[in-house]
Amino acid sequence: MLRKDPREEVIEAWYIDDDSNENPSLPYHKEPKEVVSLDQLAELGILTWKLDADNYETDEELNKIREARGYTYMDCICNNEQVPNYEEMNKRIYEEHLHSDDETRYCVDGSGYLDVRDVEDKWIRIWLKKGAMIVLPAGIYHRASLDFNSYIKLVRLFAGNPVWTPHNRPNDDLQARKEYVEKFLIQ
Ligand SMILES: CSCCC(=O)C(=O)O
Ligand SMILES: [Fe+2]
Repeated sequence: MLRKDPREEVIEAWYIDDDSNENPSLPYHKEPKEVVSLDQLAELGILTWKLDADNYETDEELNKIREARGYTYMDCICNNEQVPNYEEMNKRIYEEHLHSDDETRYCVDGSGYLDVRDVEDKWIRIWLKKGAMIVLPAGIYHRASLDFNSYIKLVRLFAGNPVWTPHNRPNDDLQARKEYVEKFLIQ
């Protein structure tokens, strides 16, 4: 039997049922389920790892990735009901947007959703659990939400001085968007 890819223990992805999306914390599987593989995510330019979240501050594997990708900046943020502006912030991150740079997040505790658009502009829900690290390429439309657990602790990584600016959809004239479309969406 083929060994399961360890990343699949902490990252699952599926097509969501667009019509029933009132509560962003629900999984909204299609009926029947439509699973999306890590290879399909890679085709959209999305990179994934499973890392040792209990030791992220000293983890050699993470250090190697940071070095290879030039991630000089790293911080850690929490999202749960205790954070100030909880409602407002969660509303904002669920608005469809893109960035001019890669968005790299590493879930070191809790869990949550990142939704991305596929080549046909359909939503894929990516469920990140403890140990999941992900890179969304610059220019991909996406949004984020907490799951039923209402708690996530994320490490953010960035090459150089961080720019977190979200450009809400539509923003198709942005250079990063044009480059993304050319590289990953035009077959
Ligand atoms: C998984 S948290 C990412 C939320 C987001 O898209 C952002 O902060 O830009
Ligand atoms: Fe984002």
